[in-house]
Amino acid sequence: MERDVDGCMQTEQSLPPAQFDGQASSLSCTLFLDHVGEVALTFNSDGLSWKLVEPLDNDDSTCLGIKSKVATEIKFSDVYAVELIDYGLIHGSNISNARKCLSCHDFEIYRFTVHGFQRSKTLPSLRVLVAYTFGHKDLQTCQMWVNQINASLALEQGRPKNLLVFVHPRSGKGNGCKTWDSVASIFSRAKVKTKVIVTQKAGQALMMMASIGIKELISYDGVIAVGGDGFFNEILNGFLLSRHKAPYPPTPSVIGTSSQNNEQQSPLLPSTSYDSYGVPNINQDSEFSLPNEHFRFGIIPAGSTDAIVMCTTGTRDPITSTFHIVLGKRVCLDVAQVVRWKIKSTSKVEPFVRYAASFAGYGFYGDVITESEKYRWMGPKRYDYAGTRVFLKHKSYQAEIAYLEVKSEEAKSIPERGNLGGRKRPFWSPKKSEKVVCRVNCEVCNTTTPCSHPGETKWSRSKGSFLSIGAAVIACRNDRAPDGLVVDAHLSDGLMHLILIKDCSHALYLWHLTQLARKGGNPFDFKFVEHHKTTAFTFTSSGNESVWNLDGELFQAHQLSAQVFRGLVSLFASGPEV
Ligand SMILES: Nc1ncnc2c1ncn2[C@@H]1O[C@H](COP(=O)(O)OP(=O)(O)OP(=O)(O)O)[C@@H](O)[C@H]1O
Repeated sequence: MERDVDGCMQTEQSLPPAQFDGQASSLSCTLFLDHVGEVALTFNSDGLSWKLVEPLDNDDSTCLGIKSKVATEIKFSDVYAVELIDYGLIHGSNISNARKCLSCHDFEIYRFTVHGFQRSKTLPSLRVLVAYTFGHKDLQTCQMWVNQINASLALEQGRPKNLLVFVHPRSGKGNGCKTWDSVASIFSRAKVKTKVIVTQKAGQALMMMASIGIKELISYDGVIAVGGDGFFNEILNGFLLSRHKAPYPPTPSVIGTSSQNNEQQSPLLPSTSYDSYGVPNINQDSEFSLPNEHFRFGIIPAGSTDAIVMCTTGTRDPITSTFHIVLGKRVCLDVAQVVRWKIKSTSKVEPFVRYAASFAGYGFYGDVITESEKYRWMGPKRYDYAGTRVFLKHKSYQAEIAYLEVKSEEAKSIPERGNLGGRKRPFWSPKKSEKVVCRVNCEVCNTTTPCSHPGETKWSRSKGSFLSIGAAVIACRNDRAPDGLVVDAHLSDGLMHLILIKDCSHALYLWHLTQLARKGGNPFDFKFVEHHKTTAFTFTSSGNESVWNLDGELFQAHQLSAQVFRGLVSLFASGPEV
């Protein structure tokens, strides 16, 4: 190793960029780091590291009397761009306890900036932007660093190069375009091409996704929704409706009538075949295979609820979502296929398919969404207003549900909330069962089978008067329910959580809702609440008209069936760091 005239220590410098990756290869050079001072910058196989040429008295810097660690490295996996910038100012050190103040003054020099993300100090899932500007008197040296860093970034796997972006301008508080503008420069700096479509009306993104040709579709690495859950649902449906070829779930009439046994063995299902784990078999479209590892969906949150973003990135932040997209993260997501058989009791049977990525709800949930649509002008507050109005009405609905019961190892060892295996339960119990929450590298999602007892599936039934019926595909965390509707629901375990709220007093229902709204609450520990893990269910209303809520969108259905497809789509995300 020898020092060259410009202060660079080089080894194997003659290696071309692509080979500049071995443990033996390293490049070290003295540069000026903006606002820090003179540093020895080292190029390592996995990133850059630097240390002050004149070390500090201790590892901390002090700014306005507040101590903070001085950054000393960035991994290539967190870098999204490097840019050579013009000859210009490098600011002197603002580290107050630097031993000497050789580099305390501003001066002009050639510069390059390394752009990346770092974990926020306050929230583990949150990412913030960082930019390190280094300076050197020699332009060639700066250019060499830029080339080497670019060569390493090119080796990073799975990063998108071309994306289709849909922006909903009126989403949430009407900030869809502003939200996109706040992150668009990150995409261009990262050299990710984007085709941006700002929607003009509801349904436009669905139509465009449904009609896009295979050639154009495969030219994209994914599609991004800048909006809320409803907007993402629209894009997802446009994508799946024409490409996902799977038999329908069984109709309520196939499962049988209420006069049959309450717990019967699974009948022969003419429409869907299920494997021995209770998972529906998929008949794939040969043009675009599903699940597709490469093609991913991204959501940049701008909606009123943003539950899908909360559950997949752990926060509700456009920069964090952009981090997951430009760095090419990937997580699988279960999707529920909902087939409506009849709109009203008097309608003829006409199957109509919709997909839901987070939640399908009836009764209270359907009424809240119907009511809230009247107050869309209120923005996100409409849900609180509509929720209060619907709660005060305290309506219940006669309906019949049949569900495919799935027993899992976990379900056997841990009593379910609302399902204590025949044991007598107080009407409310403060004890909370241990639950496995879905997080980054989730073991439950990464296991190959959704349940441990193949063949142990049976159809069970529940008939009566319900305040609400909910099927959660994921935890559905949101501002109103910080733990989600189901704290231990997973992104891709192949299961839905069916939550049946039987008719009860107004006070008890309020108690249940209060538990949902509380972090660490026990919303299922009530006699009137049933919680079942399932892969498929059917529903028939006893009334004439009934409204469901699919991912926050209205869906009128008198009779429907639903089944979940494990990991049907991939998302630019890695799961919450909770
Ligand atoms: N340009 C548009 N004008 C009106 N509605 C639109 C437009 N583009 C899309 N939509 C529809 O608006 C509905 C709501 O959108 P979105 O989900 O983004 O907002 P939100 O309801 O405020 O948020 P959330 O679903 O998170 O509660 C979706 O069904 C979407 O299809």
